[in-house]
Amino acid sequence: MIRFEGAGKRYGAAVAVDRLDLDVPEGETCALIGPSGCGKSTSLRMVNRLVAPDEGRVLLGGRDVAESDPVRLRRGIGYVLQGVGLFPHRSVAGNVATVPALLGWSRARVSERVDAMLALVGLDPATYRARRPDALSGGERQRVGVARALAADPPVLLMDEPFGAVDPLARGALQREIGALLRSLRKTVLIVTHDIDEALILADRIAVMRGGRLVQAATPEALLARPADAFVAEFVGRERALRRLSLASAGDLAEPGEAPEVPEIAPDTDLRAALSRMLETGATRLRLAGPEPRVLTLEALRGAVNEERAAPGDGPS
Ligand SMILES: Nc1ncnc2c1ncn2[C@@H]1O[C@H](COP(=O)(O)OP(=O)(O)OP(=O)(O)O)[C@@H](O)[C@H]1O
Repeated sequence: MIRFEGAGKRYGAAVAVDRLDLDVPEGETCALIGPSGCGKSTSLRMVNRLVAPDEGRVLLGGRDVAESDPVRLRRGIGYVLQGVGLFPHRSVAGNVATVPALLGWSRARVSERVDAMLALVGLDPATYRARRPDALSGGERQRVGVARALAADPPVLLMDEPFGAVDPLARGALQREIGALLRSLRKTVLIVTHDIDEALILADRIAVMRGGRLVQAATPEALLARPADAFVAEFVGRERALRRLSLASAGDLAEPGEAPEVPEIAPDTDLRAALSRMLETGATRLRLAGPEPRVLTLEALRGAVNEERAAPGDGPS
């Protein structure tokens, strides 16, 4: 787990990060979000000691990072950067092999690991192993960046604007896929982004910062339902209702029932897409594909948007 305890950083008279208290429990993904210059990257860099806090401390697995050897510390942390930062003169395999090779793994073990990592991020090893980064699309480069960060199986991953260089059309699907992968691997992830939709897709918990301070840390659901103040409400956007719908699937909200005459959707369709389908077709009910007869109603969608029930994980940190 990652823990910020009153961690602060000043540059001259300017406060970049103001006594940040934040926990990222083991196996969870936390997104730091906020306007440009609010202290997101500075906070992230405190974790791997690229920045030393001048007050408070940052703990990793219960240990103050200031007491760890920086080289060993960084080898235990996967790092994914904006624009990926792949080594341009190394092949895809050479890039993914970086940390295992530094750790002195045998050639055979490294080679096996490279193939496994490429397959994990959805790239066929035989096709991609020998390619150079400049022969990849933005999305493929990003996948290689993730494969490289995961190669030595670090428990912690730091991601700084990881999808910034990916074409906006492909970005959502890639974010969903990588998010599911990180969840299945139970990595502890801290991700910096200024994109609320990215945070909603990837994070178990979102920490909104402003002027170096933490304004609110909450689950995506709680952040959209109950923003702490006008700044957070503005930041999460005016489309809050639609964003809340995009967090859940039709299967979560459907009720048993027969409706043979209405349009059919897959149970994993998100509720925002389901609403869109209702608006396009004029239907107020949709039938879910599958063996059980189930329907999703417009009424249920309304209820989901307006629901004010306290979500678990709400609170300041
Ligand atoms: N090395 C530095 N020297 C002086 N000031 C710095 C340094 N690094 C960051 N800052 C300042 O600290 C503040 C926080 O910067 P930081 O990079 O953490 O913000 P950010 O939220 O990540 O911004 P962005 O979204 O634009 O990347 C900014 O005002 C920035 O100018």
